[in-house]
Amino acid sequence: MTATRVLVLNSGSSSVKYQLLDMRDRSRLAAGLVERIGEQTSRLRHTCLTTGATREQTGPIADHDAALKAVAEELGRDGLGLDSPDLAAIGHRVVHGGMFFTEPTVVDDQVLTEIERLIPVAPLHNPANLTGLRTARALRPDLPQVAVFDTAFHTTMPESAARYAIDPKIADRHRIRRYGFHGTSHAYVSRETARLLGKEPSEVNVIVLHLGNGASASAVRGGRCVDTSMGLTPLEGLVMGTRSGDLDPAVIFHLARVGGMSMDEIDTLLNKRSGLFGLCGDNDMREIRRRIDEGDEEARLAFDIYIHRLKKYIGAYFAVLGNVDAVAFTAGVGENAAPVREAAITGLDGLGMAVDPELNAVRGDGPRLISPASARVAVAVVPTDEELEIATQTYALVGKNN
Ligand SMILES: Nc1ncnc2c1ncn2[C@@H]1O[C@H](COP(=O)(O)OP(=O)(O)O)[C@@H](O)[C@H]1O
Ligand SMILES: CC(=O)OP(=O)(O)O
Ligand SMILES: [Mg+2]
Repeated sequence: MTATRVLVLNSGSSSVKYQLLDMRDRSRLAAGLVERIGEQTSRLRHTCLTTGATREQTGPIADHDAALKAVAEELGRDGLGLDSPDLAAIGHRVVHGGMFFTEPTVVDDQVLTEIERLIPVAPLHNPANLTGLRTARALRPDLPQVAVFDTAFHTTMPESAARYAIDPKIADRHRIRRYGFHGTSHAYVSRETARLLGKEPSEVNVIVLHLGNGASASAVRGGRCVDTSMGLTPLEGLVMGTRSGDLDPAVIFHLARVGGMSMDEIDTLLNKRSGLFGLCGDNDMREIRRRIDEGDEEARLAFDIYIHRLKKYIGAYFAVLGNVDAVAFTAGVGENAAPVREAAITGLDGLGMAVDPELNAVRGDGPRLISPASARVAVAVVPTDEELEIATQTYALVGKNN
């Protein structure tokens, strides 16, 4: 292949993260972020890594279409525009691939239709992913657009973990099952954790804790996912920035029947106004820690609920795996919030897990161990890189097809 560059687009509900990589040495040429799409205060931050130039623009960016066009313009200003003959493909994060997509897929009209059909089970994410795909296709119709699905890594889950305990006929009719998300991150981090231990992925059992704004845990046996905390949608499981995670489904009936709320209102409550934000009014762990340091009881309780849930999943996945070689913390909270890591592991000596406070306090960019040498289970911080993983999968697929 003569063209060796891949542009990766990671479109979230109100943001787009992007990276342009040269796959000959997997180096980053440009990277950036568009935030608060749809608001008056949108912001685009762009860095050209070949020149070190950084630019920022603020002001309304109405939707993901406008966001992507602004990104294309910024890349063009550095001579890295979408018209470049060096561009081999564009790789897109697509959150929900249902049962249909188990591998990275070159996007055509049929693939777009299928991603669209999955909107009801990923209402915050799939519409943004679709806009990204459509806009990128319009800008470069000749270029392969590759969708890399969050759900793909979890398709190895056994039926015992993937099924809910409801009538299978009803479940199958409505395609209700546990799909799991953040799979690109769980795959990458579980592999990097094996590497940190000097082992092959097939030789280790890892619990991956992806703690970002959305958060999920997974149990990975020998490189294959056997359970994960998110389900039909990214609402199940851990306490998140704005999502409740697990609750008794009867809470929903109660809110509707007794609370008089509509289904849409309950959906918004649980997805956008719950989790840390719902508990204490802040969803950023830095702010929550600051408030705790000032003696704020509401922030303290929110933190404790977050940690309690996390601990339960660590214990559950220990039981699912039978034995565990490593627990890996990743994503914004997992990589940066030492107090979260310490609180989640404290008291788990019975499972062979401990955190060394000094190692835990060290800040760094790369994968690192934070458990004492004597611990039976390695506890590690393993930075995720969804963009690199998407670029790698995209380039491999395009190379195979050429
Ligand atoms: N230095 C830090 N200390 C504690 N928490 C942090 C720090 N930096 C980021 N975070 C947390 O990480 C979150 C964002 O994580 P990220 O993985 O980027 O999320 P997403 O991809 O879902 O937007 C923030 O909301 C914040 O809670
Ligand atoms: C699936 C999901 O929750 O994604 P994010 O963390 O990017 O919101
Ligand atoms: Mg994320």
